[in-house]
Amino acid sequence: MKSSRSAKTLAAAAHEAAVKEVMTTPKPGLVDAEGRGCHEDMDCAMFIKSAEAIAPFWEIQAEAGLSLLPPKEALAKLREAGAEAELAMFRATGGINTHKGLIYLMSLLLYGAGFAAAAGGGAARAAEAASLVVRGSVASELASLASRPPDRPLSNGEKLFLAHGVTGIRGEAEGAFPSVTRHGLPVLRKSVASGASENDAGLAALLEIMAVCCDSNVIHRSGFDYWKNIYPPLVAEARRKFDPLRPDYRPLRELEKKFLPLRVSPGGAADLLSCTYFLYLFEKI
Ligand SMILES: CC(C)(COP(=O)(O)OP(=O)(O)OC[C@H]1O[C@@H](n2cnc3c(N)ncnc32)[C@H](O[C@H]2O[C@H](COP(=O)(O)OP(=O)(O)OP(=O)(O)O)[C@@H](O)[C@H]2O)[C@@H]1O)[C@@H](O)C(=O)NCCC(=O)NCCS
Ligand SMILES: Nc1ncnc2[nH]cnc12
Repeated sequence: MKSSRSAKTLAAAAHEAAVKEVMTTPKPGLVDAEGRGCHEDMDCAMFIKSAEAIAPFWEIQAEAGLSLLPPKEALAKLREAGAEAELAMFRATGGINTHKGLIYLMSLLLYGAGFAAAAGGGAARAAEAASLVVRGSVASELASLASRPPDRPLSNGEKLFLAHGVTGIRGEAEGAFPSVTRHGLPVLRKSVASGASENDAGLAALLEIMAVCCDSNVIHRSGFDYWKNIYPPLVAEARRKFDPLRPDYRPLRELEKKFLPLRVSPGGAADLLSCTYFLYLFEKI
């Protein structure tokens, strides 16, 4: 009997997760159904267009896992399809970076979900299998940064690693997505089970992720000291005040008002919310 967790169904779940993320509203500093947050160059329609442009590449990533390709052999295949997805994204957005981080994260998670579907297991198994693809390669990739030739400029995340040892998206993936499996996903599951709407459960999950993830977008936009000392108590206050079961969005709107002057955008947390939605859908397939 054909597994209901086929490459097609996994790819469809990845696309649905990316759309759910951008539609979750109101997200502080981020693009959503109401507005642009701290982004002058992106809006909801662009994110939807970008998600549709990268969707055709999800199936190949899932297939690599479903075929139980060993992690290190899978890396080259995932990288190739990921690079093509990135090109498709930039074509669709006119060169704006909407989902570069998500392409990396979701490619790994789709491999992991395919592997878990074939070998047996749920969200935790999928995240663990995903992390094995990049385990070890992150350290060597970051170690080579200091000797990077001048014609290949460092990215925001790479600069932050050299300056502060921040591992950002790479550390999250290599660590088996702890902000998702230990924080975002349990909050999403519990909130929905208690009767919250999926949108409001997603907002609660986002705040939980913002409180724990090492978001290189926040750091490169507002500075390491702000991210270390000012950002955490602001997020904690919104987390304390926002109840997905009795949704009053004022704490989220007040947080966005504090973010706007500094262009603070938790884009990394937004990507991890997409990953949270994906694993939530994966468990229900
Ligand atoms: C591994 C790569 C994806 C790393 O790429 P790169 O080094 O170029 O990027 P970084 O600067 O390291 O940031 C990566 C993006 O990842 C998101 N992110 C940040 N922190 C985290 C975290 N802790 N956990 C998860 N994800 C995180 C974030 O991406 C989102 O935000 C971007 C949009 O926001 P914006 O502020 O507009 O971003 P910019 O355009 O950079 O800023 P402005 O100029 O506008 O101010 C968007 O990308 C969202 O997705 C970070 O930006 C990559 O190098 C890689 O290896 N790719 C290979 C191809 C591939 O994907 N292969 C498949 C898997 S092997
Ligand atoms: N909704 C969003 N707004 C801004 N940056 C993002 N990166 C991923 N999702 C995003």
